[in-house]
Amino acid sequence: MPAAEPVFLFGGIIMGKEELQKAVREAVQRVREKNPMAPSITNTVTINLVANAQLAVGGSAAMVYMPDEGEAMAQLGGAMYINMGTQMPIYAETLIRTARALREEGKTWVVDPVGIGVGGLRMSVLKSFKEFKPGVVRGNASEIIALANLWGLESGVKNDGVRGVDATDSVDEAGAAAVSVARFTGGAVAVSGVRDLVTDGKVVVRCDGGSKFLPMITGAGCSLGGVVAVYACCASPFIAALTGTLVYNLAGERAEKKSEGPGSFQVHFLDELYKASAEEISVQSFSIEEE
Ligand SMILES: Nc1ncnc2c1ncn2[C@@H]1O[C@H](COP(=O)(O)OP(=O)(O)OP(=O)(O)O)[C@@H](O)[C@H]1O
Ligand SMILES: Cc1ncsc1CCO
Ligand SMILES: [Mg+2]
Repeated sequence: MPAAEPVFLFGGIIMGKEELQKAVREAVQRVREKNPMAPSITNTVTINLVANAQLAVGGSAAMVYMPDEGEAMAQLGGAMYINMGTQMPIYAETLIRTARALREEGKTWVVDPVGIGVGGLRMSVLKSFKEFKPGVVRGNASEIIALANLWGLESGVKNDGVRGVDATDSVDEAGAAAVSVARFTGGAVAVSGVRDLVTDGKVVVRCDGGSKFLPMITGAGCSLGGVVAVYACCASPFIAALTGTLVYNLAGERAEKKSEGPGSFQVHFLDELYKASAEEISVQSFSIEEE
């Protein structure tokens, strides 16, 4: 007998894989219909790829740096993206004021805690984000573990030392941290790697695909965060995190087949983000595990 399809409670409704796929299709379609704006405060290394990926999936981008502009965008945008990659003195004010405004507006926001562990400003800002509860935390395994540790949540791993921007832990090692962060925020966590993990703290979804070239272009993870923010304009944090992860895995697989290396891959990858249909994204490989 085939194993029964896992079902779980999502927002009070019992959902199985087919319902999740339907929600993913709707998120993709709504974004392409509405062209929602997901503003960003993001790092200076990968800002262009973030904006281009947001546009490729059907969203609209606006990048700001100043405190009053962050607050204005918190009001104007559907959902917002904060990426911690390159810190500057003004961010001490911009990031906190923006996160507070997002919380007050009841807007979903996505944070990528890039480079957690490096520097006093980054650490103090990330620590205060605990109060403002981001709807989605997106990062690589090491960043998710370090954030859970910084916020004093159960992670099962001690890794609060200084690290760079690349992961040194596996996605599996970050599973407990991801679940405890999602339970704390009441939102979702997406951990990227060879096999991605997306959780709302109740269920864990594992997503396959992608490309060996994705970790060879800087900003694959950063731009995924921006794309998740675009979907969060039209879907719940969990569906947005899942939809972004699925489209990245699909576009990565397809782009690799046409590429000779990371340079041509990046060009094909943006094309494949643009070309992927709602149906194709929803049937990209994923499996559901109950927590
Ligand atoms: N070895 C791999 N094989 C297939 N896909 C991968 C691999 N590593 C990462 N990915 C995919 O690449 C994307 C970005 O994940 P990654 O873990 O590289 O982010 P990151 O380290 O935060 O990147 P960056 O900080 O450079 O933006 C995700 O969609 C993930 O699924
Ligand atoms: C390389 C790098 N340094 C700071 S942010 C960033 C982009 C990848 O996270
Ligand atoms: Mg990253």
